[in-house]
Amino acid sequence: MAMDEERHLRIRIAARPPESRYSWSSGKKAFVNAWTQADIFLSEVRAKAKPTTRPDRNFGVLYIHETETKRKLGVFAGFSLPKGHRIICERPAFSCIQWKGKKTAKEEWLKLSLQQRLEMRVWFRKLRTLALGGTDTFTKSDKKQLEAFVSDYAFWDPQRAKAHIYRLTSHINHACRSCANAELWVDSEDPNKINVKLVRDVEKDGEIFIFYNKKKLPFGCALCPEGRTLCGRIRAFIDDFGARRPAPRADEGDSTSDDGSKTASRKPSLPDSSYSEKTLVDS
Ligand SMILES: C[S@@+](CC[C@H](N)C(=O)[O-])C[C@H]1O[C@@H](n2cnc3c(N)ncnc32)[C@H](O)[C@@H]1O
Repeated sequence: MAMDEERHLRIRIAARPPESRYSWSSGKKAFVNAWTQADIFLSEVRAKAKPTTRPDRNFGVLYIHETETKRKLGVFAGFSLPKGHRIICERPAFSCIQWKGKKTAKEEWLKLSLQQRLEMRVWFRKLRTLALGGTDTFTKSDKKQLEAFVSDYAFWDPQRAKAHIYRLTSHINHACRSCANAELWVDSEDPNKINVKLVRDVEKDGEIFIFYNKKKLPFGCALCPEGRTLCGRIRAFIDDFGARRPAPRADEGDSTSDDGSKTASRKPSLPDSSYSEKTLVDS
């Protein structure tokens, strides 16, 4: 059985995710346009370049898209997929050491070819403003930005020696252990190659979630109130409390009871609850 052959090693997200200073204020449309233009340019560059060794990551089945929530981008299923399906198998797009005493993100970034740096900027929104050029144009603030990006998007290898950024896996958002619909592992023989498998059925256009397995996260589960941080639970309680108070408005989904009186339909307390219904199909 594949499961027996492959030793499951838990991967910890290397990340304490600080919010980026950079926000993509011009919206989804601008993002999509920038993406398209850059992809056209990159496909021309790629056509001239040698083939890379990276196996592909299943962009035929998954896609990266706006979640329309605080989570920003996420990974979605392009088709209905069954539990047990391996959805990703990919090698790192970028690797570096990121310990308190030793951080090699800048060195590794400057070792990349111009084409690779360009690709990274296209794939990862948080790198869009990072300097492309050599050492002379790579400022202290670029270094800080790159290191913050690594903290936010990288996964440790099992020995915790290096932090790895994966083009697709690094875009997957967090849900608590019981809500996550996918899990990660690496093969002991090929520890840099990351695999992601579904642990629940996922509907077409459902978002993929993994459990980040990290003690201190500044956000909670995307799908349930139990997995939220204390702060998130307080906010959810206030939202819920607020949702009960306003007088019902006739044009806002009010329902009329048998005696003709109006009752406000209760707003969901979680802003993202539509995702939980859409993505988590009970297996
Ligand atoms: C590894 S990245 C995931 C991709 C990211 N959403 C993006 O837009 O590129 C981790 C970041 O996603 C966001 N994130 C992930 N899971 C989240 C959750 N359950 N709730 C809120 N934000 C989340 C946080 O900002 C976190 O720093």
